Amino acid sequence: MSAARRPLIAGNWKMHKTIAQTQAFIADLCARPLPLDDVDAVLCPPFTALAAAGAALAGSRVGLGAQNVSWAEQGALTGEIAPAMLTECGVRWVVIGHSERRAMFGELDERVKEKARIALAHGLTPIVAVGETAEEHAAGIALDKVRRQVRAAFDGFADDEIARCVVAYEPIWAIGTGKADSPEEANAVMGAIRADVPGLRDARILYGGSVKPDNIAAFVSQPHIDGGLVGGASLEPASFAALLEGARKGAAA
Ligand SMILES: O=C(CO)COP(=O)(O)O
Repeated sequence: MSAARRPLIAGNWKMHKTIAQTQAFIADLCARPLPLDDVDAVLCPPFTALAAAGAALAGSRVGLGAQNVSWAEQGALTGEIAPAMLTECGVRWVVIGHSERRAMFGELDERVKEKARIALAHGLTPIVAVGETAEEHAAGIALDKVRRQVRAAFDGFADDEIARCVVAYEPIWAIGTGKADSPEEANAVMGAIRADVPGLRDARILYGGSVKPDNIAAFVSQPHIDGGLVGGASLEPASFAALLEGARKGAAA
């Protein structure tokens, strides 16, 4: 595995935690021994907590991510957040195209692509989320769906731009259900995506969907799984620290 594919654990907090709760989490987490020589860690709090999180994480090796970004630099876009507003808070990563945004906020492939493009232009690392529904999974078309989403997200990108991105494969039926995909099946989909898009050869591909401290090592020990995009299990410092340790062990296995 290349150095570019160091294991990465990104905690997607979704609509959880106030500023005070975010500060308490970071103080607790950063007081723990963390395997940050071997694993990259990123926290993605809600927008309202990003500035405080950026201040609390200054000088730490734990990275800061956002859960969304606008496709535009600025303008009459009520409720949106521009990339420069994120970088000003110390944000270096951004989740783009999460299935919750696609399903509940009408986010289309074309927008996902525009967001990835503007994120890169601002030095943000896009974490582009893709994944199939339960129906698509049952119909045996998971790979078709995910391949289409990945191709659309990076349409027109040069290979070296794609290489600066992260893909998160999150089967929708596994999100928040406690029913994770099997590491072998997830690895097969992720390996197929990697083979399909040359720019992803040395990029990180994460698995997401009911990742927990007790299953992360099994995922990361697979050849095409470079870490996890984690919701529920990223919300407690002890659990997040255990995810990092599990990822370290899985990569070493
Ligand atoms: O959607 C997810 C991360 O983006 C996964 O959520 P859970 O880890 O809670 O299943």
